[in-house]
Formats: sequence, C-alpha cells, structure tokens
Amino acid sequence: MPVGLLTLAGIERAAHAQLPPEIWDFIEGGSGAERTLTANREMFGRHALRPRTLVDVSACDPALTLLGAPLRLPLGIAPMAYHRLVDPEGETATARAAGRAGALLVAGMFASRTLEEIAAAATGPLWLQLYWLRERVVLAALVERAEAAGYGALVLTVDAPRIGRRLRDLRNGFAVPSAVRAVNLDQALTAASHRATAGRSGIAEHAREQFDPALSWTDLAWLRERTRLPLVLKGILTAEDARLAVEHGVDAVLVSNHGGRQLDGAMPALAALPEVVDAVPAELPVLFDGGVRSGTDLAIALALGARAVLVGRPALWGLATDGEAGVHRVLDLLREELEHTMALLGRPRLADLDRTVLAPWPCPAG
Ligand SMILES: Cc1cc2nc3c(=O)[nH]c(=O)nc-3n(C[C@H](O)[C@H](O)[C@H](O)COP(=O)(O)O)c2cc1C
Ligand SMILES: CCCCC(=O)C(=O)O
Repeated sequence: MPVGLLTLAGIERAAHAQLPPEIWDFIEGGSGAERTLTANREMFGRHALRPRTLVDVSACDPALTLLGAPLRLPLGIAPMAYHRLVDPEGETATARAAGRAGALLVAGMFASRTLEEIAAAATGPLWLQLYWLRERVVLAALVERAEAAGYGALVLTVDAPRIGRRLRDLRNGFAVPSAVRAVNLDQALTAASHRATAGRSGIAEHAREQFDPALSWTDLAWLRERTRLPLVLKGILTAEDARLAVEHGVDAVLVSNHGGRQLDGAMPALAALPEVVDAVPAELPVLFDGGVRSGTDLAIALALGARAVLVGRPALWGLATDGEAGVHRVLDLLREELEHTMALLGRPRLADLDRTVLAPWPCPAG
C-alpha cells in the first residue's frame, strides 16, 4: 500500500490527481466564498480529547443498531448524486464496499444506477435520499420502488429549495456528462443537468425547474401517508427546526449543511450539532455529516451526541481511486482509526463517548 494512503488525505490527493478538473470542482466545491465548507473542517480542530487511563480496552466495540439497521460501526456514506462521474460502475461498487465494511449507504435520488441495481449489490443497510420535486407523482413512484426494493428508510433533504451558488461550477459552466444519467428519473426531467452553458451550472438550472421551493412543514404529512418507512430529515441546523421535526413525527434528523454546498455562511455542521441534540428527545437519533475525515473527527461528533456519522466526499475519493476497494479502504481506515481512538481515550463502548470526552482546544496566543 502506498504510504500516502494511510489517511483519507492521501486518498484525496490521489483522487485529485486523476479526476478531470471540472469533475473535481463539482465534488470538492462549496457555495459562495466556501466559508462554511472551510469551517466544517476547522471546527474539529477546536476540540481536544480528554483520555482516561487504566480502563480495560482489550475489546473496543463500535457496533450499533440504527432505525432497525445493524451496523458494525456508527458510519455511513452520505447521499451523493452521480457516483458514475468518478467510476464506471458507480453506486453498485459503493454499495458492495459499504456492505463489506458494515457501514450504511444512503443512495441519492440522483444515483447513476437504478435503485434496484443498488439494492441487489448491497449486503448491508441501505436508505434512499429524496429531494422534493414539483411533480409529486414522481416522488410517490420512487417511494414505492424503494419499498419494493428493500430500502430501510427515506432521507428527505430539506436544505435545498434551490441549489447553492457554487462558483466553481458556474465558472466551469458545469454540466453532467451525457454518459452519466440520473437513471431513476425520466430523462426529460433531468435534461437541464446535461446542458452546458457558459456561466451557468446545469445542476442549478435543473433544480430550479424541478425542485419545489414551496415545500413546507405541513407537506410532510403527504409523504408520511405514502410510506411505512422511517423518515429522516437531512439538513437541520437549528434547535427550532429540530423541535418542529419532532412535532411532525420524523424518525431521525441529520445535522448537515450539505457539505458547505448550500447556504454559504451557514453554521459549521459540528457547531450546530449540540443545539440539535439538546432540542430532541434522547431516544431520537441525531445523525451528522460535514467535514469528517478521520476516526478522531468521528469520535468528536459522537461525543457531541451524534448517533452515527456520514461521510460524503471521502467515499467518492475512494471510488475514484480504486472502485469498490477504494471505498472500502476509506471506510475501513475510519473504522480502524475510530477503534484506535476509543482505545487510547479509554472509552471502549459507544455509550462512553459523551461530552466528558471533550475539552476546548487551547487557543494559541495572539
Ligand atoms: C458530489 C456531491 C454530491 C452530493 N449530492 C447530494 C444529493 O444528491 N443529495 C443530498 O442530500 N446531498 C448531497 N450531497 C451532500 C452530502 O450528502 C453531504 O451532506 C456532504 O457531502 C457531507 O459533507 P462531506 O462531503 O464534508 O463529508 C452531495 C455532496 C457531494 C460532495
Ligand atoms: C441536482 C443534484 C444535486 C446534487 C448535488 O450536487 C448536491 O446536492 O450537492
């Protein structure tokens, strides 16, 4: 194994070196000045760990059950559109890797393999992410297909009434290459994503046409009535919205700022986590994504109250560099690092990872 691949940062460099610049920019980029994107990472550096000693750590066990899904560790892959942008196989390779690692996969509504192909490749827990389309019949049909194919939960993304101003994509006039399609949707619905126009993002144009910006809390009942699957809201950053989510009967919330790709200047995801955790009943799972790049990061998010943590971009770095094996390497590195962190922290069980683990990182003078 090349020495650089001992960390996710090494895998990131390898992916950067081999992907076309406009694909790299689409994946890596955030919105606006990328303040939120940068801050997502920086927030982890504000926490120091408080290790306890003389604790038996001969068995560190990060296994858990999440909304009925058995996981070998509290880790999953965040929903991301178009995995075939970086690998000819795409989501089926990602699904096999997640299954082997005992991690969750949240497939995206804009997956480039069919929901059924992904389900057939998956050997572990699999959920489906949805954006709320103006055409509700399309949404209803996807929900039915997801149930029939054995998906275990629906994740409704609520931070995207429109797509953030992603300046890299605007500069590149980014369009999804015609060979890579959102195959679960009618081709007419996604045509705008493939239209390259100078100074515009195909994805933003497409979302402007198709996403319903009028969606509000009362509409959730429509989705609830159509499914027996647990419902997760993705993109919650405030205590106010967390309380509303509970009032509207959701089964879990996912604290996320969409990896800094939506509202630039939004709170770093890790900074939003405690207020959401404190606002919901203890039994409601709070999930987290945004900037997690190591087992230490995972442990910090868990200590702040996340039940499980998702990674976005790192899974695509792994997929770009080595297909299924690359994604598996990313997940396995995170597992190895988490177990290592739990051992050296003297916290061998997930339940031991609470706020007593954390102290503020001492600020450098000046
Ligand atoms: C290339 C890419 C595509 C994404 N597509 C979606 C999507 O289709 N639906 C969604 O809810 N979130 C999407 N996201 C956001 C991720 O689910 C997740 O919130 C974010 O990537 C987490 O941050 P991280 O990349 O720092 O781990 C996407 C992110 C990336 C990088
Ligand atoms: C219309 C698909 C948008 C996917 C994406 O880039 C994101 O959600 O960040």
